[in-house]
This record gives sequence, structure tokens and C-alpha cells, in this order.
Amino acid sequence: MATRSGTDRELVVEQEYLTALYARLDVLREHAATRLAAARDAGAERETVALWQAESGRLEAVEDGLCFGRLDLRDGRRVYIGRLGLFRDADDTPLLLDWRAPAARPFYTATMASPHGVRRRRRITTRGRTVLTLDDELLDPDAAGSVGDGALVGEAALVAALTARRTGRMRDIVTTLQTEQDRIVRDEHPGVLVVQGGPGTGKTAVALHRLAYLLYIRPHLRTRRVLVIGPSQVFLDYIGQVLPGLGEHAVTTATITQLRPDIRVSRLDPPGTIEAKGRPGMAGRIAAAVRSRVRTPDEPVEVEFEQQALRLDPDDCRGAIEAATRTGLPHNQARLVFQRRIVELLAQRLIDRMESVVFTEAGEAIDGGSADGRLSAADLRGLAAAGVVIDPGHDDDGPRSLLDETDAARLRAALLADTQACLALDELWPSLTGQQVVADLLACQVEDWAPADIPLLDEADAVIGESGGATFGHVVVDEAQELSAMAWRMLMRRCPAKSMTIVGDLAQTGNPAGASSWDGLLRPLVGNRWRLAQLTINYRTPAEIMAAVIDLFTTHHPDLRPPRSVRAAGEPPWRRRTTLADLPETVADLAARHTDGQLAVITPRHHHARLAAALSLPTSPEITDPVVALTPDQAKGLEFDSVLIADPAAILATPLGHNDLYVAMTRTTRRLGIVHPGPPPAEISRIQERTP
Ligand SMILES: Nc1ncnc2c1ncn2[C@@H]1O[C@H](COP(=O)(O)OP(=O)(O)OP(=O)(O)O)[C@@H](O)[C@H]1O
Repeated sequence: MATRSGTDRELVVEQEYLTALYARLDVLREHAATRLAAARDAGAERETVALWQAESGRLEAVEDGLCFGRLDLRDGRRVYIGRLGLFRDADDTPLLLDWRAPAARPFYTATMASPHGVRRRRRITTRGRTVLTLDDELLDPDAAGSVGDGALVGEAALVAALTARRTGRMRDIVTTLQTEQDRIVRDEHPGVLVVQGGPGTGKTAVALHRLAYLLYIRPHLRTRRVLVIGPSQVFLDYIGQVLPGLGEHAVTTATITQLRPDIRVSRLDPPGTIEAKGRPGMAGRIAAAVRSRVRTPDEPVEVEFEQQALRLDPDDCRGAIEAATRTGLPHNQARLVFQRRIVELLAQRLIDRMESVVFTEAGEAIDGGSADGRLSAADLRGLAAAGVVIDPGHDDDGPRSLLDETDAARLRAALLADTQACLALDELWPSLTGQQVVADLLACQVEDWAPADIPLLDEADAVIGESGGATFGHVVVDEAQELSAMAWRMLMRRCPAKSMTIVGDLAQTGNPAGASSWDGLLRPLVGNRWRLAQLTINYRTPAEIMAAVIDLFTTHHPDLRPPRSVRAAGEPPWRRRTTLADLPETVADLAARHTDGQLAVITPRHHHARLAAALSLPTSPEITDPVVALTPDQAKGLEFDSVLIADPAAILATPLGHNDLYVAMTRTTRRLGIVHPGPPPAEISRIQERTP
């Protein structure tokens, strides 16, 4: 049990310490600002300016909650814990430990049974630069009022964080990270770490804190760059302040679609098409489609070059194709190998033809050449007379070849630059673009793309060798259950080290091409280089609401364990019957009466525009508005003080609708209401009908 240590003397002591920490921070800020200005004035390299800019940003970001904890150790030492490390200028004595430092770890993990050398854990709550409260936990088994195992670490602060009003922006949880979460944050697994956990278990928060931790312990990741993938821009806006608040600004965030800004997405596919496009077999089909564009002719091919017809036999083509294929290069690069082989053949044919032309003393060409196949002194004189001799340095009169290697190279270059010759070669091995390949495969228009096409286009680009794009040292994937097998292939190409943190919940999969098993998904991609970790406590959704969704959960996911709610909100969910015609008015009326915190109205896609209009809300939600209208898809990963679901039966009627309804019902931190046209679907019939 934590006790509030509010004696004036203690508060004064901590206030003095905090003031000294801020003074040190101010000195560092001034230093960084001076160095930044000097670098700019001196026209320093971009990297130097960026370095000081990043340092200034890091120091600015920690203003709120700079120091939030203190550990009194059994050996008499005392350490303060905060958002970054601070050291005394004179002798480098640590003044404040970065929460990520190993010595700070007991702040998150020490218990009565394993106190990790800690006698007292103190939580320091501040506003601005002022100490407000101190909460102490004594981890001394002999002390009265000490904390027991199984208790939440820092319960008062945790409950305060969980019950605070939502703002549409996620906050960091660095002051109240729980033990099972800390274990994942600091997990040293070098490969793919999958975090499976129910709604509200802190997967997003943990993934972001883990990224901050990895950047701290593996600084080389800053140069290799790190990426966070989320399901939508709304979600990325929602989490956008967490890492900067932890002093980490240099992180790329994107949706799968945003990884390819060069491709315009202008439409949505129906669920069946999304599912088909996401299957792993699409990779084989794309590779086969690209391969099928390489043609071995049945008949000899004539190549026109400077009014001469050069002949390529099918065997010539086959040999060049095999040589190019053997290189293992992507299609467009292998094409260059093929071209070079063919051009070598053609150039040799031209050379042979030239060499077989023999001139008379008078300079007239006689077909056939000399008996030994080489040129005589007379031939050379004839060539010189005709202005054809290219190598005047050799005036010995012995037999020799007409064209040397330089001439042959020039001839090959001329062939490669010749439009007619290239057209003939392109017939056999054309240069391709990913968009052509996929458009032909799907029999659709180039430039008329849907989100599910992005991984296919990316795959095609990889097969033909045109993609490139940035790669990253570590990738975090949030709402990872939503990604198709093809999207995973796309991400894996961007993370050569296969160092990833993947967080998701198989019970929340809404994408028909999404995951139903982590093993099934990852084994084909990374073998056994992946590990599963689980989160079990739901910090968001109150117990009353989890009790209302339990049937829905267990019916569809008997093999998964539901998360345990950390608290009850004292407000049971409610439902209200209406008619389809009255639905917009009923919802608008209920939303208008809502005044307490942020409200999300979650509707099936086909009602979305109509209900948003009835509520005078945009269909592209602004995530910080007091009321937002969302589809279940858009609500993924978000949370609100209150949620109102309109027409649950229509949500259930979509493929994987049971998961979508589960997502919708678990977005709330306090209140849940459901409006249903007609009788309630069985899944919610246990919820009491009443008006809020
Ligand atoms: N240790 C903690 N201290 C304070 N708040 C916490 C803690 N863990 C989680 N939370 C809060 O609980 C809420 C849910 O966290 P988060 O969104 O990370 O869960 P999630 O598992 O990703 O949920 P979902 O799967 O539903 O998207 C957030 O408001 C988060 O800040």
C-alpha cells in the first residue's frame, strides 16, 4: 500500500532537488541553443545542425514530468528517476537517471518478494516545475504498510492516469509502467517480438516505450532509422506525441499505404477481393507474371542494325536468358545481363562479317577473306585505302585481325544505343514497371489503385528491381493483426535485420486478409526467429463493460484468454431500441446530451456518412474533437471517455463483424451505450435496455 508522504519538510526537500534539476536542464538547453546557432552561422554540415537541433528538441520535450521518482536503496544510496539522464557539470555525478537505464529498472519491478535492493519507492507528482505530491511504498518486509506482491506498482498514480479525461492524444506511461509491461519494454530478443494482448492492455504504449528503450541501449539504431506502422493516419495522430514526449523525435511513422507515397490510392475493394489480394500465394503469381514476360522465340529473330539484318537463333536467345536468370538478379537488372549477352553475340557476328570482307589492291571488297581466315598485308593496304583501317599504329605486314577489343566495345555500345536493335531485344526481355505487371495480373487500370494493391505493387517492384525505398534498423507494427501476408512481405523487405516489435490482438482482426495465427503468419517469413509475449491486464475498459463483451469474445475466440480489467467504473453499459429511420435522429439526440468527456459514435461503414451528417461531423475524423464519428475500422487502437454504438447488427453482418463489434465495445474508458434498430442481436441482449 502506498502512503502519501506530504510532510512539509519532505516536500521542501524534493522541491529543492527538482529546482536544481531544472536549473541543470536550463544550462544544457542554453548550451544546445548556442551550439545550434553557431553551427547555423558557420554554415556547418547538415548533420551537425541536425544533431544540435535534435538535442534541443530532446531537452525541450522533457519539461513536463522531468523527474517522477526516487528510489531509496538498502545500501543507503538514493537515486532520482526521470525522462532523461542529468549529470553534475563539475564531476559527472548522476543527478537524474534516465528511466531506461538499468539502475532505474527496480522503479518498475521491485516488489516485496523481490525488492531488488530497494527500501522505498517514491512517486513524485509535479505540475510544471512544482512538486505537488509524494507517494511512498516501503518494500521493507518488516515495515508496516508495505506493498504486497501482486499489487499494482504505484496504484494511486496508475488509477489517476487511467481515470483522467481523454484528449484524443495518447500520453506516455513512463511514470506508471507496470511490471509485465516493463519486461516487454526491456526484452533483449534480437529478432521479432510479438506482443499479443487484449484491448487496453497497453500494447501500443509498450511498443512505443520499447522503441524508446531500444534507441537508448542501441544508439546505432538512430542512424539505421526506426519505423512505426499504424493502421490509419488518425491512429498515427493519436500516438504522435508519445515518442517526442520521451525525447525521441527521429522516428518515422506511416501506414502501409503511406510507405508508397508514389502510388495514388483512389478506391476501396470489397472484402472478398481484399482477402484474395492479401494471400501469400499472390507473391508466386506476381513472380510468375514477371517471368512470363521473358520470351524464348521458336523461330530465328532478325535484328536490324544500320541497314543490316543480324540473325539470332532460338538457341542464342535461350543461352542468354539462362545466363541472365542464373544471376538471380531482379527482372530489370537481369535484363541488362541478357542484353549484354545478346549484344556480344551480335557484335561478334558483325565483326566476323567485317573480317570476312577482303579487299583487292585497288580497294574493292571481295567477299570470302583469306585462306587462313585472317587479313593479309594486301588486305590491310586495301582497307587503309578505303579509310577502314582503325589501328594505324600496327604497320607490320603480318596477318592480323581487323578490329581490336576497343572497336568491339564501340560496336557493342552502338548496338545497345540503337533503337531498332533495342526494340527487338525488348520483345524478348522487356523492361517492366510494377504498376504494369499488377494491372495486367488483375486486369485493371494502371493508376486506379486500392489499399490492398499497395503490397502487390511493392512486391512486383521488388521482383523487377525497381523499388528500393528506405530500410530501417527496427520496425514497430501496431494493430499488427490487420496486416495481410502480402503486407508483411512488404514490411520484411524494409527491415533487413528482421528486428521488429509486433503488437496486436487476434481477437480484434477486422481485415479479411488479416492474421488468425501469429505462427502461421511469421514462420514462413522469419522461421523461428520470433517470440511471443503476452499482456493480460486491461487498463482501459472497465470491468462492467468487459463482462458485457465476454460472450462475444469466448464464442469466437475459445483459444484466447480475455484480459482482466484493472478497475470498475461503476457504470454498467446500456442499450436502447429505435427504428432504422429514426437511427440518425436518436444518435444525434443522445450525442447532443453528452457533455462529459470525449465521445465516439461508432457506426457500420454504410451508415457512416449519414450519421456523421446528422451529427454535423466530418467523415474524416479530427481526433481531438469532443465528438467524433468513426467506423469500427477507424476506431482501431483509439480510446474515448464514452462510446455510443449505432446499429450493432449491421456491424456483426460484415465479415469478421464479431471482432469489429468487440473493438467498438472496448474503446471506452468509462461509458458504453448501444442504439439498435429493431430487436437487439443476441451478442448484446444481456445488456440492460434503458435510457442513460
Ligand atoms: N502502465 C500504465 N500506466 C498508465 N496507463 C496505462 C498503462 N498501461 C496502459 N495504460 C493506458 O491504457 C490505455 C490502453 O493502452 P493501449 O492503447 O496501449 O492498449 P492496447 O493494448 O494497444 O489497446 P487496443 O488493443 O485496444 O488498441 C491507454 O490509455 C494507456 O495509456
